[in-house]
Amino acid sequence: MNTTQPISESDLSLARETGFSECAIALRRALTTTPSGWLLAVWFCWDRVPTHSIVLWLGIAAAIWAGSLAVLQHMIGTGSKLARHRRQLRWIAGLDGFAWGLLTWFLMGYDPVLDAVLMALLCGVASINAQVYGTYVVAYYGQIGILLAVSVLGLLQTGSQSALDYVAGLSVFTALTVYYTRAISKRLIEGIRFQHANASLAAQLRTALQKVELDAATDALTGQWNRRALDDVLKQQVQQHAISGKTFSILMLDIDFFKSINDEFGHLVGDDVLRAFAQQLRAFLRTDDVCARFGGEEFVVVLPDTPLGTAMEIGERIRRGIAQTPLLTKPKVQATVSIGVATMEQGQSITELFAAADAAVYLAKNAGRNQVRSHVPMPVQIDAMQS
Ligand SMILES: Nc1nc2c(ncn2[C@@H]2O[C@H](COP(=O)(O)OP(=O)(O)OP(=O)(O)O)[C@@H](O)[C@H]2O)c(=O)[nH]1
Repeated sequence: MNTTQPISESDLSLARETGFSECAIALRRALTTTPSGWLLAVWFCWDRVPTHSIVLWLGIAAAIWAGSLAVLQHMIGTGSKLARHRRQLRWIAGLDGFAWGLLTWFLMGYDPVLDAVLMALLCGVASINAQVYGTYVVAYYGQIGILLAVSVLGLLQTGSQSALDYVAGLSVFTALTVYYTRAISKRLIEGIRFQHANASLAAQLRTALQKVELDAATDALTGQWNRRALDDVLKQQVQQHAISGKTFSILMLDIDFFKSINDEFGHLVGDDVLRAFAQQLRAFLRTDDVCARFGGEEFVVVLPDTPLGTAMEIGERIRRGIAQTPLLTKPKVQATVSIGVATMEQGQSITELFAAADAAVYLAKNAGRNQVRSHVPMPVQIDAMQS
């Protein structure tokens, strides 16, 4: 891991927040195993320490434990506010350290062997908690400080010969655990920070990839799908047609006399006309219909689940709408469109479908333009529908 890279303040605070949440969850897990530590202490002390001392210590420890667990449960339950709960967590850590520190007051000074065993138990608690508080080390410093202070006072009040040795041993041990926990915690926070940085980088890459994919499928001038996207849509439609038997139709639309628009108003206005045409066209379509610029002043519309008759009606609606509304008002540009309609037949290829639509456009142009024609003769002539 490259530790020379500077950690930005926002990344660092996000990592610390995550570290705090992880610590709260680890602490809850640790607290649920705490009673097994008490059992160990009670087992060692039984018959060696007066019962009332054991009961008193257990009572204090259990009360602190139950309160801590309840507060922690509440904190984790309201997870989104975890960052606001730092002070509570420090209190829990401190009180836990206090309860374990009290062990020296109530259970030590009765038997040298027992004292050594209990001392080892306290060192065990300090080292287990070094892991629990790894991602929120400030609370650990507080806990160890209180545990040490209470234990030292407890040991001194026992008046036992070995008390000073125990004080020295516990002090050295807790100082070492604090020292190493600090370094480990720094690494853990750094690791979390890298996780966040990687996740945000991955999200940025996903967004960039989606944009590239969209750009690759979109016609830059009109914002409609381009020919490549159209090919994909048609392949899907052909697959669905083969599976479900549902037919689909395409409209091929060719703006009439577009060259003269370019000649009269210039290419830039010609571009505006293409954009306006695409917009008007989209307004006639359903959300499932796919509109693509086929090239130049030609567009293709894919009408899923649409038989020829319905496709002819939709084509006619578009033709009439375009003829009635100017595409541009300044300068005023009015245009018409010739539309060829083709429907997917069983066993037909996409190339054959396009050829049929193209042939239908040719028929419409030959019939004087501003017409809708199909690749097969319709039982009801579309001319009769035209107003
Ligand atoms: N402004 C502009 N013009 C384009 C674009 N793509 C193609 N054209 C022009 O569209 C015109 C198409 O002309 P033609 O194929 O002769 O067809 P038309 O004038 O529409 O005549 P008919 O289709 O027979 O009614 C050409 O002048 C092309 O230069 C474009 O992206 N922008």
